[in-house]
Amino acid sequence: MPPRAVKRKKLSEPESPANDAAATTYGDKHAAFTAWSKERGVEIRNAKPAQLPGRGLGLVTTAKIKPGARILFVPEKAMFKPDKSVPNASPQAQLAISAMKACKATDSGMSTWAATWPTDSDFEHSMPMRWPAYLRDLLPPAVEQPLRRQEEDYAKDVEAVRDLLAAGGYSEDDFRYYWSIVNSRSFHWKPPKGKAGSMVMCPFIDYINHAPSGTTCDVFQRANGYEVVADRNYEILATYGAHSNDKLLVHYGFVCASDPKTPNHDDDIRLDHILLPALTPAVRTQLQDVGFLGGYALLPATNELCFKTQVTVRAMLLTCNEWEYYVANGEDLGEDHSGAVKKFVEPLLRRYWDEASASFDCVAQRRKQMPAEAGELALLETRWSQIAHALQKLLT
Ligand SMILES: C[S@@+](CC[C@H](N)C(=O)[O-])C[C@H]1O[C@@H](n2cnc3c(N)ncnc32)[C@H](O)[C@@H]1O
Repeated sequence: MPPRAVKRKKLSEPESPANDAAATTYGDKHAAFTAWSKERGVEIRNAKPAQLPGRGLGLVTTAKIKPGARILFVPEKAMFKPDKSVPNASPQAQLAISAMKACKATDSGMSTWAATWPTDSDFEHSMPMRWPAYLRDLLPPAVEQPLRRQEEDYAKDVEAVRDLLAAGGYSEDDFRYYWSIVNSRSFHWKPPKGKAGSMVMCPFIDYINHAPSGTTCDVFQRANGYEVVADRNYEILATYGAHSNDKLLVHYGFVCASDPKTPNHDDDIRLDHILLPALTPAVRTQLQDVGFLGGYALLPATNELCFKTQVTVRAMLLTCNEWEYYVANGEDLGEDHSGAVKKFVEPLLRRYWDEASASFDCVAQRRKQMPAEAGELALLETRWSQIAHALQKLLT
């Protein structure tokens, strides 16, 4: 039976420190923020925020937009920048502290913007770092490393700001909320003329949801601000980077759905936990020397093993000469060894497929039993299903 001791609230209950300030209705608060943004110089053309199933808020077009048309422009003067009052803290912690102070100060005007942000409860349900152990145990193995790094970064950030929080009467929960806001809605801004860059927040652009590289509109950093430009007629999406779904889950609390019509070239299915134990110590040393130890993946968009995996399995199978030729040229010397590579990885992939199918079944079962965790379990179900499908496709 899944543990039931921790009672968790449903998604989207309005209860964050920031959103308590929003006494307005849904439409009003977005209309108020749109007007607030325009007053600060943000240009908004034929776009508006909308509630989108499974994505929270997003930006949609209100008219046909021609390719090349400017949709948004956020000038530098409208950006929210850190006040750098904690010199030893990371850029993310500095921006989080500055946003927290500004949002808590009644006269800053930031509450109009903050009213449009997700709630702390949204983060509690979507971000694996906030999940209890019994849900984290269901995550794919590849999530472990980025999640651990994220937690280490957060722990360092809390330590760096601890005195400041105490002095200002802020709680660690307050800080964690704004740290999560900054984590999921900040940009890197590099001012022109060689001035130092910083992490900033950009009003209105932060409504835009992510989609894989090559499937979105373009975001340009201009000398005087950020510009969003259409490259076709569509719902407005930008890419947050060429991230795998494991990374998106850890850092943003969502995974991109699979769409056979537009394969996601950013995604990969990590294979380290099955491949590394199958390598001999000598091969591990050989790979370490050339920087090929770890980081193995199946690429679901092209249904192939990545180059690192090809190199690594060949290190187990080929002579030194043949292997070095493959590393240098990306093709086999003489005989094609792809069949032998496939034979080597097949039992490993089968074992991972068994694990993925069992995890999928377990998550699907729990989803029926644990309605309060429906959001988290739906994320896990999607990811395990993608892993199982990708493995199955390569195996058949
Ligand atoms: C910059 S915000 C975008 C606006 C956000 N949807 C909102 O409701 O305020 C980034 C967050 O949006 C959500 N998100 C972005 N792209 C998504 C996608 N393709 N699918 C599901 N959620 C997405 C994630 O929660 C992510 O952390």
